[in-house]
Amino acid sequence: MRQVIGITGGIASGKSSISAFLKESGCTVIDADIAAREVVEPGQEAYARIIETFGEEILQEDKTIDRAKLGNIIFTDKEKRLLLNSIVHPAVRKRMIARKDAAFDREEDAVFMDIPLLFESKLTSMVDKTLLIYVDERVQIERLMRRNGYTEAEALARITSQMPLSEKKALADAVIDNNGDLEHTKRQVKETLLGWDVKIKS
Ligand SMILES: Nc1ncnc2c1ncn2[C@@H]1O[C@H](COP(=O)(O)OP(=O)(O)OP(=O)(O)O)[C@@H](O)[C@H]1O
Repeated sequence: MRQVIGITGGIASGKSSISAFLKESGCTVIDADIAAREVVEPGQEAYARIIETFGEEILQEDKTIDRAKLGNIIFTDKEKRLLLNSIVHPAVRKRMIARKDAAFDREEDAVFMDIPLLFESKLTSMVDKTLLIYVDERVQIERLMRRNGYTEAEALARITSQMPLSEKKALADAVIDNNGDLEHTKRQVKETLLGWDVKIKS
C-alpha cells in the first residue's frame, strides 16, 4: 500500500536530521519550506501573481522577490497576508503533490513530506500518517541556542510563539522521542515505519 508520511515537529526538534536519515536510506523526502521557496522563483506562476498583487517594488535588483520586504508588508497587514497565502499555498501543494506522484511513478512504496506547520496549516489531508519529532523544551532550547547562537530568552521566545509540542503530540499518529542521541531516534523511526509496513533500506 502506498503511503504519504508527514514529518513534523517544532523549531529545532530534529525534522531535518530525520529527513536526512530517510534520504540516506533512499527515501524521497519532500520539504515544504524548499517548495515554498521554489514556487516564488522567477518564471513560476506564483512569482508573476505576487508581482501583479504587490508591485515591482518588492523585487530585488536581480529580479528575485525580496522576501524580507514582502515579510514586512504581510506582517502588519492581515488582508495582504491572506492574499499572499492564497497565491503561495496552492502552488506549494501542487508542487509537493507532483513530486509525490513522480515518486510513486518510480514505484516507491512510501513518500515523506517534511512539513513544519503540518497541523497549524491544516495540511493533514496531504498525508496518510503523521510522525511527530518530539523533544523536551529544555533540549529544544539548548539545541536552538547552539545551532542559531541565540540567548536562552531568544530561543524560548521562538519556541513559545509556536503551537506547543505537547499539543501536537496528541494529533500525531506516532511520536518519535529525539531527546537522546540520533541513533536512538533512528531506531524508533525504523520501528515505527516497520509497524506501518514501510520498508526502508538501512
Ligand atoms: N538527537 C540529536 N542529538 C543531538 N543533536 C541533535 C539531535 N537531533 C537534532 N540535533 C541538532 O539539533 C539542531 C536542530 O535539529 P534539526 O535542524 O534537524 O531540527 P529541525 O526540526 O529541522 O529544525 P528547524 O525546523 O528549526 O529548521 C541541529 O543543530 C541538529 O544537528
